[in-house]
Amino acid sequence: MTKDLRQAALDYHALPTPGKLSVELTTSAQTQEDLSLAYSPGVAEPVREIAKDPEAAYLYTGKGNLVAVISNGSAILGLGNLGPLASKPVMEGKSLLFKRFADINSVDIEVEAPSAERFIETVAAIANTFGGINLEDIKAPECFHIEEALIERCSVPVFHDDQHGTAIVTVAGMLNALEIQGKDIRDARIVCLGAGAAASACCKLLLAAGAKKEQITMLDSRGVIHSGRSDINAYKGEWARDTEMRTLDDAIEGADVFLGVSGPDLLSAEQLAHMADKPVVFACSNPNPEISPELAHSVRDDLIMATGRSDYPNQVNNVLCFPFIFRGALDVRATRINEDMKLAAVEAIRKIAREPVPDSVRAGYGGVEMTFGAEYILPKPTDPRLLPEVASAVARAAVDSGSACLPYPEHYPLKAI
Ligand SMILES: NC(=O)C1=CN([C@@H]2O[C@H](COP(=O)(O)OP(=O)(O)OC[C@H]3O[C@@H](n4cnc5c(N)ncnc54)[C@H](OP(=O)(O)O)[C@@H]3O)[C@@H](O)[C@H]2O)C=CC1
Ligand SMILES: CC(=O)C(=O)O
Ligand SMILES: [Mg+2]
Repeated sequence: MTKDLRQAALDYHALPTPGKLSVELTTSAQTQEDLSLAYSPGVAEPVREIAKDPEAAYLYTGKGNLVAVISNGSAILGLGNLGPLASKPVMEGKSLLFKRFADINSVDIEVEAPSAERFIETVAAIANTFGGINLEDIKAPECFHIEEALIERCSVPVFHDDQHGTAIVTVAGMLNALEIQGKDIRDARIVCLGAGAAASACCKLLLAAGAKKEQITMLDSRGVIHSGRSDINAYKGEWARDTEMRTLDDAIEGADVFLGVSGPDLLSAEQLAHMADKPVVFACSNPNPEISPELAHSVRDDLIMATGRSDYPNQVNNVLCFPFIFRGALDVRATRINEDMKLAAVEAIRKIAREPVPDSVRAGYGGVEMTFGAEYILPKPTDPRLLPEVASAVARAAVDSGSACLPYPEHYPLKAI
């Protein structure tokens, strides 16, 4: 990061007031009468209603439009396990994105928990305060057990964004990128560098989209995950291949796709040069990708290159998903975010990239031309169509798959914000 960008980022977070969020009132609190309704004695009435029927919380409190972003800080972006407090700027950032893109109120919660069980207990104990729980930046393998346990224990949707938000956007972008390159996902040889939260979910959803398991080679920090390894857990074991390949050098030879969800600068120019014709490179590690776009483009002129960052073309980042999938889920009061809802989000996001881009989006990105192609495989997060189209698709899938407690909303499609 340049010195200028570093200082600008620190100033952005410090000024005009520290942090990125504040709380606002939604009702009048000026007069004696207001106070007697907002607080004692009036507040007792909704209390009694909710005690009789917990569903009344959706009528008398902000629960239905409130999502908690919760982390233990164990895998903050690609920066590693820096602890809960250090994760706060990222979690505030996710809350900012919920509000900005989907008008969902959101608070960040950073949990000091000495074990996965303590983390689960803490989140389960507070979950009912919220309409949904977005788990963030929790490392593998604990993240899998934590999410599974919380989905079982909570009556509101629990979604580990680094798994499923990332997978949804990755698959949407991958289907578009492969199509532009004239390749079929069913034939694509895929190398996934990283074997954690994002990697596992991305590869599972790639399979659901048509990829072949025997064509996916996954690597962790010790190399290729193969059937001869005795040092891997059951989650990694799902991806073990019977193969002689051991290193990224071996795996990358002739590969059509490189998916990086690992760490910075792990794919070299030489390795990229050994990929198949017309490769697709998603170097998604944040803030620094597995290979920089500058280096990648200096080696190959036939590739589609994407990163997780906002400052290059083709941002593959879960911001394109989590605000909108939660909007749809909250509006039909889905109890879970299921596979149908995820696949509906993939299709909705993917489709928007093929349509003409509104001028308002181009204006926010320096007026550059954006047409479906190698430099534009996914919509920008500021695209006003994401909210109505993704939320509608997700809400419809929730209703049709039986995950919704409410019917498809009469006020849909939503207006862009
Ligand atoms: N663009 C986006 O939307 C998103 C990007 N990401 C990025 O993906 C990365 C991983 O995040 P997440 O899955 O949540 O984290 P996890 O901690 O769950 O997983 C990290 C994985 O990266 C592997 N890894 C680390 N160093 C290397 C290396 N030198 N070679 C190969 N593999 C390595 C680890 O290997 P081992 O198992 O051996 O420790 C582990 O499997 C981060 O950089 C993050 O920023 C994540 C979510 C969304
Ligand atoms: C984008 C994101 O969630 C991550 O890099 O962890
Ligand atoms: Mg994350």
